[in-house]
Amino acid sequence: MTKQITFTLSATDGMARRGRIDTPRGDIQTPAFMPVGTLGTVKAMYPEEVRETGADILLGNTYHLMLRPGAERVAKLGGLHVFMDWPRPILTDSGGFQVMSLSKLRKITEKGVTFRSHLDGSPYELSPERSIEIQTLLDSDIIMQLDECIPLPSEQKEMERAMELSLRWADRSKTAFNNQLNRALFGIVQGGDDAQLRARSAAGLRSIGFDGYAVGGLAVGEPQEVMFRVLSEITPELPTDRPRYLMGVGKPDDILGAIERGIDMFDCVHPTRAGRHGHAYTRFGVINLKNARHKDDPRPLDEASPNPNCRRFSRAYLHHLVKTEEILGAMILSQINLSYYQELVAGARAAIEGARFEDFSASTRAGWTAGDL
Ligand SMILES: CO[C@@H]1O[C@H](CNc2nc3cc4c(=O)[nH]c(N)nc4cc3[nH]2)[C@H]2OC(C)(C)O[C@@H]12
Repeated sequence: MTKQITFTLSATDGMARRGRIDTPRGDIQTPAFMPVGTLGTVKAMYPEEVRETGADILLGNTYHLMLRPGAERVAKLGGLHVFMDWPRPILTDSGGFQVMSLSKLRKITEKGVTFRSHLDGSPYELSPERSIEIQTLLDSDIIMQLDECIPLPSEQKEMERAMELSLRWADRSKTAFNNQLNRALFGIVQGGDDAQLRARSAAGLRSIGFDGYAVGGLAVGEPQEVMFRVLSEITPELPTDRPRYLMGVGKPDDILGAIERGIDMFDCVHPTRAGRHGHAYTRFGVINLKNARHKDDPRPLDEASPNPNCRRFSRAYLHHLVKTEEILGAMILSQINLSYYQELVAGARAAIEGARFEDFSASTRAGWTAGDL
């Protein structure tokens, strides 16, 4: 019996990679950006609109979905794809990161993590085995091991402890996963900002063997140069024939720098969250539509954009929607920002194929003028 989820690397340009992940629910072109659909929805967008922005896959969250509506309930209703009417691939995070960033009274033991819901304080337990069970109940296509993500900077001893615990949990996750052929299981590299710890984590994960390798423990507030240094050190330690996923990243500049350093997959709440806060991503950079200087500006955001929403609405109208907190403002700007992110990674894919990624990066960055526009 062969694995139904496979990765094919089709071109490289320096460390940058162009590839494709084939899954039973559809192909994922890489480098890929995955919109975040935490509670079974990419906020303020219909699933078909998310697809139209160019997304091949979206992200769900074990922590949030186990609290509401509950994994067993989603399974009874046919799984997450049926529940949210998104027929394409879904990747789910394992819950560890969200427990640490959102829940209350959490306690980490060898067995797993116990915590109280941030919603009503009810008690929960998440172990490597239960996380795999929940992600399988959700019928997710790419599932993540349970791990412990610690803040940066942290003491060396603390980074080592969390990395070693995450490796033991990786082994238990792999056992609980039981080699399901129609689903992929990714390991998560930890180790803080220490090259040796990161290398030990990567080596440990490779000896267990995973369908893909995520770089965790980043995008936790560290400076960009720290993230880039860790990436430059760790991607050479990862298998070339498996996808690499940088969790929680990021802004366009972060994504270009991470692709340059060998990363294939990204997810971030930023484009949708920024959209709900009135910020529009364009090829000129970020436009803060809350700013009063837009109130009489009849120009569209970008009349040369391939996205009709960047051509049909004036800046004055978008400013009005944002100031009045009209729902349509969040809808339009979420769609505009996700479309920009997909244009960015589609451009990167074409540039890598044409061995011109460095020029693509430089010209993309040159288009972003500093500060508000
Ligand atoms: C920049 O956006 C804020 O920062 C978070 C994204 N940064 C991030 N780094 C991550 C690391 C890990 C990890 O090590 N392991 C597992 N399993 N999952 C992870 C998920 C992660 N996401 C967003 O998450 C919130 C919503 C808290 O704020 C956003």
